Amino acid sequence: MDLAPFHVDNTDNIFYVPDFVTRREEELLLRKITESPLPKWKHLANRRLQIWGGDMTANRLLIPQPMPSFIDEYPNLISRIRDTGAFDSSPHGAPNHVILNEYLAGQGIMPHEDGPAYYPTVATLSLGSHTLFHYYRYKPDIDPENTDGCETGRAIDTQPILSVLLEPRSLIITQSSLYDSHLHGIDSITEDFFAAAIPPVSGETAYVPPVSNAYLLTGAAERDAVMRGGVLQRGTRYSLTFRDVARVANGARLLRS
Ligand SMILES: O=C(O)CCC(=O)C(=O)O
Ligand SMILES: [Fe+2]
Repeated sequence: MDLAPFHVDNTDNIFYVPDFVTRREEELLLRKITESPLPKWKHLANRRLQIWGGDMTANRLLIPQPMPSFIDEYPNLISRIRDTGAFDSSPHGAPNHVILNEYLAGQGIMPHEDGPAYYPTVATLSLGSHTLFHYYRYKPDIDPENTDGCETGRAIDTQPILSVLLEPRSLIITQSSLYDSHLHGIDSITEDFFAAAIPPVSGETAYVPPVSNAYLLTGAAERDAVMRGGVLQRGTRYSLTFRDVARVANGARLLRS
């Protein structure tokens, strides 16, 4: 698959592929996900998630487990993502780990980095609802003499450097510097306002970031809202985040030890 037509302008390595899966495939995946037995879910304060492909030890070693059959078999998401070429240079040439996130309308994820356990590429499939996804940068160190700027304490610029609208069924691929030296997050809100539709706030104007992938959108409602100014109501969204964990435990050795 040639990713070039899906390159997001003014980024070094972000690709947005609308309609990566069909509506039928989306329905099948949503059915499989929502039929999952409750114990498979891990409950966090502001969303729940499932981890497929195995758990990771504290020292970033993947203890592999088989993927659910609907990931490995039809609709063959792993091989379809491998065919994009995004993982050609990764340790295993394909993703071996998936985190499935569920966000109800109004739920999001704080700006964060995915960390060094993974090869610096993530491919994210969105299902069920759109969302608005932001990339942030760290504030430049103002005082180079200041030595208490430990990794976790670094200040984040609250204004995103890039925002993309993720339509249901789309795949977004994030690589290089936006993966390994920036943060990403999703606001915990129920609706997204675009340009002309900003509700008047007395005395102040809400900041609405430009949507960098506007010209790649295919959904009529999404294109309309983003291009002309409008509002999109969020529904329940599932994100499947595909990554390649570099270090994988050798099963035979684990059994022996
Ligand atoms: O839901 C998303 O698109 C992002 C999820 C995410 O950043 C993560 O799982 O690390
Ligand atoms: Fe993340």
